[in-house]
Amino acid sequence: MIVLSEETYRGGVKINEKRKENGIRELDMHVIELAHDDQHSSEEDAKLSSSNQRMRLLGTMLKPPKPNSNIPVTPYVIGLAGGIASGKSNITEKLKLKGAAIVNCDLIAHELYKPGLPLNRTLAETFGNDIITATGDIDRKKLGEIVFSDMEKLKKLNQTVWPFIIEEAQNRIKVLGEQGYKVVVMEAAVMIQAKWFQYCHQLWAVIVPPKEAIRRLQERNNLSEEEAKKRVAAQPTNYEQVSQANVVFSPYWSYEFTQQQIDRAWGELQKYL
Ligand SMILES: CC(C)(COP(=O)(O)OP(=O)(O)OC[C@H]1O[C@@H](n2cnc3c(N)ncnc32)[C@H](O)[C@@H]1O)[C@@H](O)C(=O)NCCC(=O)NCCS
Ligand SMILES: Nc1ncnc2c1ncn2[C@@H]1O[C@H](COP(=O)(O)OP(=O)(O)OP(=O)(O)O)[C@@H](O)[C@H]1O
Repeated sequence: MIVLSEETYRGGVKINEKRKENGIRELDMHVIELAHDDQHSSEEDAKLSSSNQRMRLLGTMLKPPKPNSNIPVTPYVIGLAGGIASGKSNITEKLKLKGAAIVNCDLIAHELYKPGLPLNRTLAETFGNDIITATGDIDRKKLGEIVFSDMEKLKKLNQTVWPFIIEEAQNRIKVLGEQGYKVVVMEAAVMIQAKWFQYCHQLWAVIVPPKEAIRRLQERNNLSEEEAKKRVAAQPTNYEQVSQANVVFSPYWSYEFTQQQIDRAWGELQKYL
């Protein structure tokens, strides 16, 4: 006898077809109905499934935070990590509506690259004057092509730029605290690699399957599949992100479902403020 679920029934039929072809006796098939999940949402499977259980953990406290003596008690700093095109910006926008202040480390880097600032000169000396545009700005598209094609060059860029970014981020967090913000979200794609979570009270991570990140990146940045793959490969894996995080979001489904994850996380956060 072979025991099957409704979903594997067709596989059972195929097995019996092969057995018949090979002159072996067909197996009796016993089919078990799928247990129905009465509470499933429109995003989830109608059957009782481990995927549904995992989806319900999104936005919940997976790992309670430990006190962090590296930073002041206030403001409460949340590090928002997540790979390229995972949906961090959309999540920070939603957290802003909840009352959080945002420090965006991508934008800090862009500001530190402006003409006349020390990093502008240092990067031109390191990567060549070709990365400087007619207006004196850093041509980030060109620099991106260089560093995402050569891990050694990316490492060099990171070593040069990261100390400036984190110093500026911490200054901004301090000022926002003085302005009365209770919660500051520090959004940084490189949070895990740079270990900037040591400057946060909690780490929240945003993940989508790598294939989806590649698709979104091609669409949003008009990149070839090969270029998008290189950029996704330069990110920590989802496993690395999840194993470090206190809370995990996945903006893989509808914007409403992402909102539900944020509502849950924001609700639980109130206990720690
Ligand atoms: C490589 C650069 C020139 C590309 O500029 P561009 O304007 O095209 O992209 P932008 O800065 O908006 O970043 C977009 C995304 O690229 C990914 N990314 C950026 N820097 C890195 C990096 N060092 N390692 C891995 N991924 C990165 C992130 O997912 C980021 O959100 C620029 O990202 C850069 O200078 N990076 C080094 C500084 C850095 O680490 N910045 C990120 C701080 S969070
Ligand atoms: N819940 C969602 N459902 C569908 N698409 C989404 C969702 N959230 C974000 N996206 C799409 O994914 C793309 C990437 O989102 P976003 O720009 O917020 O990512 P990011 O993590 O901030 O990217 P980067 O690290 O490159 O700055 C966007 O083009 C957006 O349209």
